[in-house]
Amino acid sequence: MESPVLQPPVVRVKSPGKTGILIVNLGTPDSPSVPDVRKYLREFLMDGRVIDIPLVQRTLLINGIIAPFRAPKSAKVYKELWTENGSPLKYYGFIVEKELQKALGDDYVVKLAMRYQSPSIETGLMEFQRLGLTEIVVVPFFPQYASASTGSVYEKVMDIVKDWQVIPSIRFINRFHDHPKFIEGFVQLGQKYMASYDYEHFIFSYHGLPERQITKGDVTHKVCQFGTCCDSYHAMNQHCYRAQCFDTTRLLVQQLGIPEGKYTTCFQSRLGRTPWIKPYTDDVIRELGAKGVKSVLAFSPSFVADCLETTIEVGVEYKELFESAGGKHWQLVESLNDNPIWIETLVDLIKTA
Ligand SMILES: C=CC1=C(C)c2cc3[nH]c(cc4nc(cc5[nH]c(cc1n2)c(C)c5CCC(=O)O)C(CCC(=O)O)=C4C)c(C)c3C=C
Ligand SMILES: [Fe+2]
Ligand SMILES: [Fe+2]
Repeated sequence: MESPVLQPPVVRVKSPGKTGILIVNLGTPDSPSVPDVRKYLREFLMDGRVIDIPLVQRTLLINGIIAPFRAPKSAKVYKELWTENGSPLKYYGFIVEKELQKALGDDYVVKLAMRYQSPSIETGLMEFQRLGLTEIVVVPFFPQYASASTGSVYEKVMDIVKDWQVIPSIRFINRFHDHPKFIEGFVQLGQKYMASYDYEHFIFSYHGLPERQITKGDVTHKVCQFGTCCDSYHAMNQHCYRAQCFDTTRLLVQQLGIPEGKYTTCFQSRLGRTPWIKPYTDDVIRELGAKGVKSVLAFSPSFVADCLETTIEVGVEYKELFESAGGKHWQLVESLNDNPIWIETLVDLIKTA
């Protein structure tokens, strides 16, 4: 008699109860006062994934330059950014937390956390532990993967759970720059401005990174050479932040119908004297002014909420630079903030994670 073919039993043991969703943005000071901004910058910039130099040099830099000189300068700019609701990054974070909870329903518990300052990642994870949740999805609010942003959130989460008796099942969202709803969100915002003004040029300005962080992240050690290596996005450079940014622009201009030559991808917010990824946004603005370009619509698609880097740097400082270079009309496209399409993007990312 032929023996029956034994099939392994299909058993999928799901944790009882709800799934914890930890949404994580970068963080912001508790207030725009110099001591709070100093405390924030200290925690942020002491992160070895953000300023990736040896600990002794990093400590000297923070104590010798950042804390005494940068903090008072930054505090002035944070005062400009601050609204009656506080820092927009945190304000929109809490609205998204509430809206996402509503959209996901009772099978999920959504918590907002900040990588630096408050509410902390630790507080969010401890709440999941208290509720006995053993299925967690971590969603860093960074469309393009970088070690300094997404990577740092992963490291912090792992560092916290590593000593727990029961380490929960954790899924991480790695990146989502090409998610159709994320792209559609910025397309809709852009179209709103394009419907009422005929812009001569479009800028896609992303947060910058030191070039060495891109080189270190190149797993092949040969793809990212800062030539044309980021022009296409493929399996070999999928974690290259710069390639992901160029790919974001490619998807946006395709859907917005912006022709070749009428747009530029560039990188802002550089700090220090080491080379950062190019082209630099301020150089691009000066060149546009010199060419006689009079109107620009500026997107900031490495951020999902308005913050210092969008509202002030792109919305105010780059506007002034453009005008001093001869430009007449500069318009920032606001971020996704609490836009329903951003909530839909998150639901989709979480349900397919
Ligand atoms: C070495 C320095 C920095 C790296 C690397 C870096 C990467 C990086 N940052 C963001 C997102 C944000 N950064 C923001 C502010 C900010 N960033 C740096 C430095 C680096 N960032 C500084 C010093 C500051 C503080 C502001 C200042 O003093 O100029 C913000 C805004 C926060 C807010 O409160 O509004 C965001 C958001 C990403 C995504 C990233 C890597 C890709
Ligand atoms: Fe930054
Ligand atoms: Fe690259």
